Amino acid sequence: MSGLADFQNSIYLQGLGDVTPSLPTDLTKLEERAERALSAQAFGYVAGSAGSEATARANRAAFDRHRIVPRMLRDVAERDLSVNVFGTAMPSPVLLGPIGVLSIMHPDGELAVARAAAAEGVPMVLSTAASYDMEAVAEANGDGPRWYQLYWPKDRELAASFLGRAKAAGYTALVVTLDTFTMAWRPRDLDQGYLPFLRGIGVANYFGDPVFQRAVGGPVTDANRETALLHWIANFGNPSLTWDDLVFLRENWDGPIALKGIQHPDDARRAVDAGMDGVIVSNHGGRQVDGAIASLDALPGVVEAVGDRATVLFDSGVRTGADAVKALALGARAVLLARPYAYGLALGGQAGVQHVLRCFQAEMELTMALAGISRPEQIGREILAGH
Ligand SMILES: Cc1cc2nc3c(=O)[nH]c(=O)nc-3n(C[C@H](O)[C@H](O)[C@H](O)COP(=O)(O)O)c2cc1C
Ligand SMILES: O=C(O)C(=O)c1ccccc1
Repeated sequence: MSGLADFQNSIYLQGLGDVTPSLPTDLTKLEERAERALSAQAFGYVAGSAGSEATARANRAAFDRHRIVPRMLRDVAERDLSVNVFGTAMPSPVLLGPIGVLSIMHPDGELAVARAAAAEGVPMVLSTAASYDMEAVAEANGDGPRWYQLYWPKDRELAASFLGRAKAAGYTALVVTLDTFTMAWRPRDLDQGYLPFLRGIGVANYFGDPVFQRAVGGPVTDANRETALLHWIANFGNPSLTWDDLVFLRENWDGPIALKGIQHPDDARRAVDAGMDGVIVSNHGGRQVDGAIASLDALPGVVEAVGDRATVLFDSGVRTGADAVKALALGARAVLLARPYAYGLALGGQAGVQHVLRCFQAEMELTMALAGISRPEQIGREILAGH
């Protein structure tokens, strides 16, 4: 046994002493709990998606359409969910996806997430838009595995500075998010007039950067705060990037690189042709293009286009261990868990994130075992009904 499912036994044993989990073990229930605990603005920012939120709903509906077929008598006594992606060993095919501005969920924000991830041995992908800078998060993460997510700023020198800092702080793989060079139309935030960055949240990596500081006339103080925010807005994303620009990434990062936000098989092919090590099939949790294809529905086409030339990871709509099994069945190598751990953070800080990781991985292991699978490599489309 891998031990991931031991969490299940520990919950029942605690129950003998009338102790029950303080957070729901059905991770789909976390959102409504978080809504009660958070301000309307913070909750709206995290739970909200683009437009009418049709894509966010489609992400979930796609998981519901796929069904796992249980299998019997397959000796699944010895289970091992561990995988290695980009040289990073992980206890199961799950990573904590990049989420910016986590201090709106909990004062310790990404620091608490980094501690939880390290305690569970699960890799975290740190956002450029984090509320704490990447050096502080690396320190909180200690020996834990960590990757860095780049929001590719217009200023090349700033981009290079971010990559150099990330490398120096021990982030081993690079995730470059392409789908959010500009914020989409997000009615929940518009209706509340709420954008965390304009309130100085999620800009730590920028304001602390030497290249950024040079551009705004020195360290950010009350005197140049407005200049700094305007510079942030002007530099956050670059809508004029093209495939030719990927050369820059290779020149400035000598580790593995995955492009996040890929939905079209042709884009996946171009990523591989450009020498990228992987793609992350993601529609940003429905936060960017309302009316877009469900990310899970985009997955098989990308997997087919990429073949064994690169690694395909997946996110958008993953809520339970069973969801992870479905994404793996459709060809993902691992999944990125996102909103559920943000809600765990809001509800319980570091312990809340660990609760989410333990529930998620235990459920993944039990679901796999009951479907006759003892290792992630054995999962294929055939475990799904009507494959
Ligand atoms: C509040 C919030 C902030 C996010 N910030 C980032 C970010 O900084 N960088 C990034 O690549 N993706 C970011 N994402 C997208 C997630 O990495 C992921 O793609 C998405 O949340 C998946 O959808 P799901 O959480 O509904 O499963 C963010 C998502 C949320 C909800
Ligand atoms: O909110 C988001 O979805 C997000 O990824 C983001 C983070 C920082 C700046 C802009 C968008």
